[in-house]
Amino acid sequence: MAQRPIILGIVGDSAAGKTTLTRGLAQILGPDNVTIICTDDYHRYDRKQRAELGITALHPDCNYLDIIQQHLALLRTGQPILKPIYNHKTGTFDPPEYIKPRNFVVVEGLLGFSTRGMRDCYDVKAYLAPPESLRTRWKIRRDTAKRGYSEEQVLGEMAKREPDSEQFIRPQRSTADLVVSFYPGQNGPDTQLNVRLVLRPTIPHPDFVDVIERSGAHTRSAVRVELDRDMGKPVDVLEVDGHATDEQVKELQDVLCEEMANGSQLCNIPADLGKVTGTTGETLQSHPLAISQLLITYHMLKASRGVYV
Ligand SMILES: Nc1ncnc2c1ncn2[C@@H]1O[C@H](COP(=O)(O)OP(=O)(O)OP(=O)(O)O)[C@@H](O)[C@H]1O
Ligand SMILES: O=C(CO)[C@H](O)[C@H](O)COP(=O)(O)O
Repeated sequence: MAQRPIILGIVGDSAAGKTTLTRGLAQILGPDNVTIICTDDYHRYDRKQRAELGITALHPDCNYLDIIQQHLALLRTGQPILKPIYNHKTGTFDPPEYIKPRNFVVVEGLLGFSTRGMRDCYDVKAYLAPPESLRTRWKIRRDTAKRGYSEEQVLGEMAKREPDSEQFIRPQRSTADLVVSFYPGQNGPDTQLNVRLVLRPTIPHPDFVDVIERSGAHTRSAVRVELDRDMGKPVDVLEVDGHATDEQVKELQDVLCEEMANGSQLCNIPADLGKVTGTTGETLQSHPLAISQLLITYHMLKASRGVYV
């Protein structure tokens, strides 16, 4: 195990799926080994003040980015922080909390990759990029169920935020090691999403040669590795369709398990990994989500073995 905490950054727009992804990582690594920090806690203004000032939560001026950067640097060296708390139920701030980092720290939020100083603190950087239509459905569902908004309010707020999303959130995609995009298949339901995982050469990815060989015979295999371009740069892409079989998922898991020389958390994954809540509150199992969680955990474990330092 590394001498300092391993830090994963997960960035993406509101309701892009950061918390959902993080939940599974903690399941694999063991909740007692993981500290989760959401950078919404570093908003400079509460909900009422933002409305009065006409500023959105996505604007850098609406967040203490300098304090996030300071805290990241402290966490990276294993030191504690006194973290503010933004309460999404009330739209105001609660008293701060004392946090001592565990072996793995996940920092998720809107603007986590926006300065060089912040980016330098992460061992692994993931960006979540679902299509906007899907993110809108997710945001409406989540914000009406949990944050006290009506559907009209959510749509109005998203329209107001669009210029800031374009200017401040989406450009961060270019700095991520992995870009994770869940998307519905053609006419497919939201309950069976596919995932497209862009693997940038900024960190060493697992060797998917077996997967490539298998998918070579069937161009529409439910699990595929392809060469493509992202933001103009060449990348590898791992695609996992929502209808991938248990066996195909197991083959991918075996690749990750073997690369970690067995005996790792990746060889004994929790049976209910990849859990999501469906439209009517039912629990669904998503293979594409489980694979994304396994792959990101693989990178955290690799980093903890000092492979990248
Ligand atoms: N991979 C997924 N598959 C199915 N549904 C998902 C997935 N990821 C997210 N969702 C849905 O989208 C909603 C919002 O996701 P989540 O809370 O994870 O987003 P977030 O990026 O953490 O949001 P915020 O930054 O606004 O707190 C969830 O409540 C869930 O219903
Ligand atoms: O973009 C968001 C990330 O979660 C939130 O909308 C932002 O944090 C403000 O929260 P709220 O809408 O609960 O006041």
